[in-house]
Amino acid sequence: MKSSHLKPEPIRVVVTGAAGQIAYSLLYMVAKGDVFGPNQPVILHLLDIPPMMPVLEGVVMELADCAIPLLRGVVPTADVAVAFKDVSAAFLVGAMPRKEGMERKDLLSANVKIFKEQGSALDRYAKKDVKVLVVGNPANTNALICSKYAPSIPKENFTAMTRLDQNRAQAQISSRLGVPVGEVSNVIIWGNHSSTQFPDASHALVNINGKQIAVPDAIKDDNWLRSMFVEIVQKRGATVIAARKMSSALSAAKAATDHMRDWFAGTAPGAVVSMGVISDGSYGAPKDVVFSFPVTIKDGKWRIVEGLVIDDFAKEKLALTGAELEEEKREAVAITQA
Ligand SMILES: NC(=O)c1ccc[n+]([C@@H]2O[C@H](COP(=O)([O-])OP(=O)(O)OC[C@H]3O[C@@H](n4cnc5c(N)ncnc54)[C@H](O)[C@@H]3O)[C@@H](O)[C@H]2O)c1
Ligand SMILES: O=C(O)C[C@H](O)C(=O)O
Repeated sequence: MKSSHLKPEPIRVVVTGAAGQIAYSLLYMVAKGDVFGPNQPVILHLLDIPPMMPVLEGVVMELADCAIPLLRGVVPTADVAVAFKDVSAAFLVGAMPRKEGMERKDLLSANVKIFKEQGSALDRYAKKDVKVLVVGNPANTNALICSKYAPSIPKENFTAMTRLDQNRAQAQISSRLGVPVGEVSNVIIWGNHSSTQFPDASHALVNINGKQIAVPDAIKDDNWLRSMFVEIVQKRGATVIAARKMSSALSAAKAATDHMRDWFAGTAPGAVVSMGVISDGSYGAPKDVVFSFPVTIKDGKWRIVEGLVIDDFAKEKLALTGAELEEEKREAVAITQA
């Protein structure tokens, strides 16, 4: 018997902005099993806007030419009713990227309406347990708006991507310590995927010669951890744009697969990852904004890690990024109600 006969039924996964840059890497990663595992076949729903349909056709051709056994179907479309029909996972990537000199929140007026429309479409057409990852910027506030327009889907199912920031932070620490990046874990990203985010290494761990050590003890330079490190991660997106003249795409796609894989498969014992999730006010964050917290995941459900000690420096940073999210929320609500 062929092994494909033993595999479960395919699940439907939508990627929006499917003719764009991030999707160009992401689609391959999802199709070959990086997210749902080597035994889970997928049917990819590809949503983009009508003028991009000829480009999308080219992407469909290339996916076919990859000859990926797990990929059981591709549905290219400009119709949200088709795109969101019966999907179990949604990567909401489609949105305008920022250009040099812009902040991500400058994209609110252009992008938030997309997430209002797609929230309503998810509400009507997706599975009620669909897991939604918003990548399009400003990701946290777009995720909040998307969830507000999908009242029949639990708000815990709407998340925003700060995994790229987490991966960037881990890469910086690995390079500073001269250890492989896989040895660094549990760096936390607090707050907004913006230049007010707080990358926090105070609870992070590094494996050196078989021993788990607290990152601050290994780095032995709190000043670097509180200044340069924070700034490098906060500004990394802008630094990539300045170099590439386009925003990060390969690393964004990789982070999106990390986020969704952990959400479906769970985190390993002791491992903590960061996700933008609906805030319950933990750690003094404002409630009812999508705020990045440290979480653990089991059985498809995330839980905010409780009881971490937050010093005055961190409290100040959390307050700043929380205030920005409240301001973005006010602006987004005004735009969607206009
Ligand atoms: N959260 C993160 O860490 C992170 C990282 C990188 C990029 N981003 C953001 O992701 C978004 C996409 O980036 P990109 O580089 O792929 O951009 P891109 O311009 O290459 O692609 C975006 C695609 O979205 C499509 N699109 C626009 N409106 C749409 C709609 N209503 N429905 C479906 N598709 C639509 C466009 O036609 C285009 O094909 C940007 O907002 C960018 O800022 C977020
Ligand atoms: O910085 C950007 O605008 C793109 C993305 O959000 C990133 O962090 O690279």
